Amino acid sequence: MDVTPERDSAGPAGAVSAAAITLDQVRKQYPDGTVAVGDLSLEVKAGELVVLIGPSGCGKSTVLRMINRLIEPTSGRILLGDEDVTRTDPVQLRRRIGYVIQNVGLFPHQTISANVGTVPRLLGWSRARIQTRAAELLELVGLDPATFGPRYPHELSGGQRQRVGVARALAADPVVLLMDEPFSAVDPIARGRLQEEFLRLQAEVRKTIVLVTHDLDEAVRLGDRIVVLSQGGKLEQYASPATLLGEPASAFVREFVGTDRAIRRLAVTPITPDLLQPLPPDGNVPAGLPTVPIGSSLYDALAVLLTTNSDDARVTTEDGEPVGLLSRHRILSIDYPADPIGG
Ligand SMILES: Nc1ncnc2c1ncn2[C@@H]1O[C@H](COP(=O)(O)OP(=O)(O)OP(=O)(O)O)[C@@H](O)[C@H]1O
Repeated sequence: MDVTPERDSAGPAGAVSAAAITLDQVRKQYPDGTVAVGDLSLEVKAGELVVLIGPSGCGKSTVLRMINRLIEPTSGRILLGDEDVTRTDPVQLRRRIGYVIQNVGLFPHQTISANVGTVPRLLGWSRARIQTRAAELLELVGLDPATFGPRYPHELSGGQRQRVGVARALAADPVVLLMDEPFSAVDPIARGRLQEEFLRLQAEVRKTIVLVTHDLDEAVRLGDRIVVLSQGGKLEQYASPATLLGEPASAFVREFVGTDRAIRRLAVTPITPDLLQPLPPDGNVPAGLPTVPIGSSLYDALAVLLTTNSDDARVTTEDGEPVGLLSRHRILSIDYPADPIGG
């Protein structure tokens, strides 16, 4: 296999690899003339989590499904590392690309362990190796293998099934993970928890992930970078969450990210030392101030100030050493770079 592997021996499941994805002028046009994706070029780095977002019908799922060849592009090239996927056997390809969809699609008459072991079984792994791997993966997604392994899908909650879907997609150590609205079928509370766990999991396995969502909060929370598409799979912007919210590249993006983007922006801006006032020289910090660690977001700091009805918070290092004071006024008067679209 000719991909650019990135090894991370710290991964819990042994060798972990990830491959970069390159879309080069990729187009999908249907016989009726509909252009689902028009000449799209973008690169996803190995180990990066990129989120595709845009209005309904703009071609997000089509992009994802062209990467694993469930849909054939009309023209253009898609590379995995330096391997052209359009010249790779689709079945072989899909065994190396994990795919997670909204309702998971677990096999109802197979146990959870057997479901997780689907691809390893197709790859001809031994029974013992499959069992060990399934247990390891269930552990990784926060499900006790002894409890959940022998159960059937209908004996799990929606959120638990979703985790099994992720475990199954990771089972054969794929180089890429494609996720199409993976968390949208679960309720908002379970969803927040799944997103958090998913970030922790990604920090461990460092896969190259392309995730489709229609939820901007989810995109901002999960994405290293976000791709905004408009109708016809047109690339409107490809940027980090902070840049997308702070410097929308077009009127379309500006409208898409909405008027509450200042609040969203606080959520992706960390507290930095330049925002702090020094502590009183005698070290006497007024009693009763709320505390926030320096790595927190300004959104978290503002939330703490509002819930404790305080004007200032004590900012500390991760070890609890005070480093300065952050005022509510300072957070609300942050001077973001001029908005290029005006307003
Ligand atoms: N067989 C087909 N013939 C013509 N047009 C098609 C065909 N299949 C899909 N399309 C069109 O391709 C476009 C892209 O569809 P796609 O499913 O990728 O959108 P999406 O952004 O994932 O949408 P959603 O957010 O609603 O899931 C849509 O406008 C759809 O109507």
